[in-house]
Amino acid sequence: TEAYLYSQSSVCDAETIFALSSGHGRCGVAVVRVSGPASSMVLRNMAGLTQALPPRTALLRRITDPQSKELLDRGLVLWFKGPHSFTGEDSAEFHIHGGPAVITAVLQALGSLEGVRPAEAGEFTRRAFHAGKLGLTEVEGLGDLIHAETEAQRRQALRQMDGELGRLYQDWSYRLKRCLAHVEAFIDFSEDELIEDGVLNQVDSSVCQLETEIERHLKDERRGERLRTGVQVVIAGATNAGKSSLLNTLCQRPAAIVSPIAGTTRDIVETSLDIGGFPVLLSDTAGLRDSSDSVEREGVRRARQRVEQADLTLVVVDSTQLPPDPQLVPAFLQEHLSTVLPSLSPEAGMKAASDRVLLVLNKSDLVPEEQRERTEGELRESPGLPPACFLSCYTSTGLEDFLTVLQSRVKTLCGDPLSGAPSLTQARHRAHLQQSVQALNQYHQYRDQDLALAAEGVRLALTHLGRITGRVGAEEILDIIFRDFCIGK
Ligand SMILES: Nc1nc2c(ncn2[C@@H]2O[C@H](COP(=O)(O)OP(=O)(O)OP(=O)(O)O)[C@@H](O)[C@H]2O)c(=O)[nH]1
Ligand SMILES: [K+]
Ligand SMILES: [Mg+2]
Repeated sequence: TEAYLYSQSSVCDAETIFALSSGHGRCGVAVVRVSGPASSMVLRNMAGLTQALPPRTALLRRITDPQSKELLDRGLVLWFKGPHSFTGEDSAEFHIHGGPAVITAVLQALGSLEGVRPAEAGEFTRRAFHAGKLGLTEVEGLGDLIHAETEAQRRQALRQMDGELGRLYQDWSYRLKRCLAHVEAFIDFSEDELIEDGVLNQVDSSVCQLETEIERHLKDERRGERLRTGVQVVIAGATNAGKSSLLNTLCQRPAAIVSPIAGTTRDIVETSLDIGGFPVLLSDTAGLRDSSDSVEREGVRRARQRVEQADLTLVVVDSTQLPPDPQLVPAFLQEHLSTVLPSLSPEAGMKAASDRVLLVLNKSDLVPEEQRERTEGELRESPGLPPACFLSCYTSTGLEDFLTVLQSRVKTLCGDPLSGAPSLTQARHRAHLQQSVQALNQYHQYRDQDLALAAEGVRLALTHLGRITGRVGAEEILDIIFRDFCIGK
């Protein structure tokens, strides 16, 4: 009964919807989707299909205008009898030629049919949700899959769309429901001594076990969310260190202006990158120095702010400025970090700094090879510092090694989307899970004083879990989710 409370109200939508489901612009084949009770009428009127159709079979048909009978295109037609369709309703697909005029003609013809109208963004998926074909986390996974730009994002989204995350939350809900039933039974029957004493102890241990599991899931350092939205990597450092050159080298195009004038970059320049299958949002920032120029000062303020929010900061250092004596380099770099970016200095938290920072010793082409090698040796032996890589943005020497270090760092920040339990991917889920854990605290708090209040805690925890999977109060969330969906999905 509790399954998809909203299903009943909207599933009997009498309207039939249609939309272009493939991308816009000229293409070989375009797919137009139709869903709703009039789908078979559409096929009769536009593809001349009168007999009972074999479902899920592609038929090559003349596609005609239902009124004038003019030939619009020749294409493949598919029929899906509900409930065995994506939306759960009777549905049809037209695979037509992808020219703009063909698409327009077919869409216009569809719109001229009675009871058939263009779909809104995400409306097909919304119907699938209402028909119980997908839970909310699966819908979100589907949305992520459509937006996935890198391999790792695709893997994570696919896992979620396949229902792994939904099943995890559902399992927790199921166990909480049993706890609740036991507590309620205890309240109702314990006075008549019709229930064993051990019941509440069992509930205690189940609740504790659940809390542990939910907390472990929450303690993921935001890896899944980061993979979903991209790792924030910021390039920072003194003026003229070669920050903009590094951005351009990494994105392989002249995205930021490079010049020998100190203070060239003021605004933040952003690009997105695919680093070994993981999404990175890379920002170049203004060189850090005191300036009398108010515009530059604002640039520096923004740079520092960006560093505070970053998952990872690439601190670029002009390696011609390093002390010629390699032994002095580690101390110099420590000092440098604490002056340019005090919040990232090892003193501010050794562990934090080495996890959140990579040092890029740029312009290595200007440093004699022998000096560079000895410096590298010194740096290997100073564990207090974040990892440091020599690099030349001019010659690309050292780029491969640097990319390897960067990639492994990004990978750690995102986690492996295929291993272990499915990741927490959205702040929305996190908020409800945290509230769930809080509600379970209420259970412990009142367990010995007022069982009714304790039970209320369990009920509240259940409600929060239900909001994640869409079993409770889905409507408002659906509006937010589908705002990001494209038409035709
Ligand atoms: N020799 C050499 N010069 C470099 C290298 N990378 C950058 N440069 C030069 O260093 C100067 C500064 O480079 P930018 O990339 O503008 O430096 P920036 O850190 O962005 O400077 P601001 O934006 O002003 O803070 C330019 O003249 C670059 O051509 C390098 O690897 N080797
Ligand atoms: K510059
Ligand atoms: Mg710059």
